[in-house]
Amino acid sequence: MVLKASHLKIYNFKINRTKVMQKLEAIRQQIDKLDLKLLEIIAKRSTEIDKINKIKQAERQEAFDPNREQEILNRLHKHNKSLYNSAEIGSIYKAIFKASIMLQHRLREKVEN
Ligand SMILES: O=C(O)C(=O)C[C@]1(C(=O)O)C=C[C@@H](O)C=C1
Repeated sequence: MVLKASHLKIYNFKINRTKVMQKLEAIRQQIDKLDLKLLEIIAKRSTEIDKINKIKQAERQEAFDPNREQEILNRLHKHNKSLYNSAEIGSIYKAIFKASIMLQHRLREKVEN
């Protein structure tokens, strides 16, 4: 078989694709590791939420505290060095606050029942 320029082109294309896919896989492995670290931090945060919830429940305070949320967001925006902008960090944290409020409500139900 005669090796033509077009064959070489296809060969190079396949090699480059494989390299790109390997890079993608390596980056995804990094993300998987970071996700496990994040999950650990989220778990630690949830035990602090549990502690705060017990105090607030005893004090008959609501789970939702908008002033505290704003205070946290302001500090995070000030320190944010990531590629995510303030709005994007805000949306991540709003999801965390929402989950924290759901958690507090669920923990309160358990105590009441
Ligand atoms: O600091 C509190 O009072 C909390 O309940 C914790 C927390 C949070 O996740 O940081 C959760 C819900 C509130 O709206 C504000 C903050």
